[in-house]
Amino acid sequence: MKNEKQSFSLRVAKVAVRSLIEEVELTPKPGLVDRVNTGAHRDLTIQLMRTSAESLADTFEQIAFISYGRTPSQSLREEIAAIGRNGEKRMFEVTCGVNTHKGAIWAIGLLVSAASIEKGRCTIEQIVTLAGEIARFPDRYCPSTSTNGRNVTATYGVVGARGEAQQGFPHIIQFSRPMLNRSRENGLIEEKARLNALLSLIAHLDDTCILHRGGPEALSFAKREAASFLTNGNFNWLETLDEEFIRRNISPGGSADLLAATLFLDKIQANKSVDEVQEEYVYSK
Ligand SMILES: CC(C)(COP(=O)(O)OP(=O)(O)OC[C@H]1O[C@@H](n2cnc3c(N)ncnc32)[C@H](O[C@H]2O[C@H](COP(=O)(O)OP(=O)(O)OP(=O)(O)O)[C@@H](O)[C@H]2O)[C@@H]1O)[C@@H](O)C(=O)NCCC(=O)NCCS
Ligand SMILES: Nc1ncnc2[nH]cnc12
Repeated sequence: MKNEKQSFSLRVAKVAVRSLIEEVELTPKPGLVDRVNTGAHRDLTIQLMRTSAESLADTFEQIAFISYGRTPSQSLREEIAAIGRNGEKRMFEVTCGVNTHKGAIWAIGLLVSAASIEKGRCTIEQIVTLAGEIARFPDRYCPSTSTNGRNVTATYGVVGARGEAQQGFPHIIQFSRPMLNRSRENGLIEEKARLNALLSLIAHLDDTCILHRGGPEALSFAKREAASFLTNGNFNWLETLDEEFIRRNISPGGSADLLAATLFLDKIQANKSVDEVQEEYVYSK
């Protein structure tokens, strides 16, 4: 018989993995891997993304378990960083070295920890605030190797994945979550509500994945096109946008991660059981 802490950790980890899988299944996403194509990626497939997501269940479960009922502290930060880095290692093993979910392990890992600190009895606002608090403790064991994100944040002065978390996920609170809720209230089907949420992120986020591939010009183009989609609301146009992003080698990977994080928070807030989460939404084939 599992105790409350074990059951909660298992449930949260399943919700996290489910959110990653629902993000990749969402179609059509400009420049990203989805059910129709691999976007602006030559080394990714949808199957690889699913396998990567499933390989992270243990990582999220361990983060939830170790965080349960604790308070944010330097030692908690370091414990979950060690688990997160092992998760990254596992991800690179199952993907043979391809970066599928590094940004998502970071963002959702912190949100899992925050939700577990509160034993799931809290609002989304409390979760992102706590996650920001954890992320602001210095990561003393972080290797100083160069990363695409580090190079880009140094070159262009953007805050990247680290800053987004440390500030308490402002793009989720200001854009994707309100857009998801508003779209649902306006009667859009779930798939379209999620596409709107994704495009609201692309329209505003300084995505280091886009910047490192195409610089500020690519980032401005992506933001402008996403904003115009949100104004015209023509979902058929997303396929054209996908072709254009692929042609320009634009991949909004950071926005994809934050969409998965938005879906995670949405499910946690609704306090769904694992079975409900698994059955609630199946994408149309
Ligand atoms: C803090 C870390 C995330 C490390 O950050 P850093 O910036 O140093 O590292 P990156 O390796 O660049 O990874 C950051 C990834 O975050 C996503 N992202 C980008 N912009 C934002 C943003 N503004 N807000 C939120 N998230 C953002 C993005 O992930 C997606 O893109 C990935 C593909 O990226 P890349 O490898 O660059 O892809 P390609 O262009 O295809 O590469 P090339 O082949 O051309 O080289 C994909 O994975 C998406 O997920 C960024 O990539 C964090 O990792 C860290 O410090 N972890 C330590 C452990 C820890 O403390 N954990 C605690 C909680 S578990
Ligand atoms: N669907 C997706 N396609 C490409 N990169 C991603 N990173 C996270 N989700 C992604």
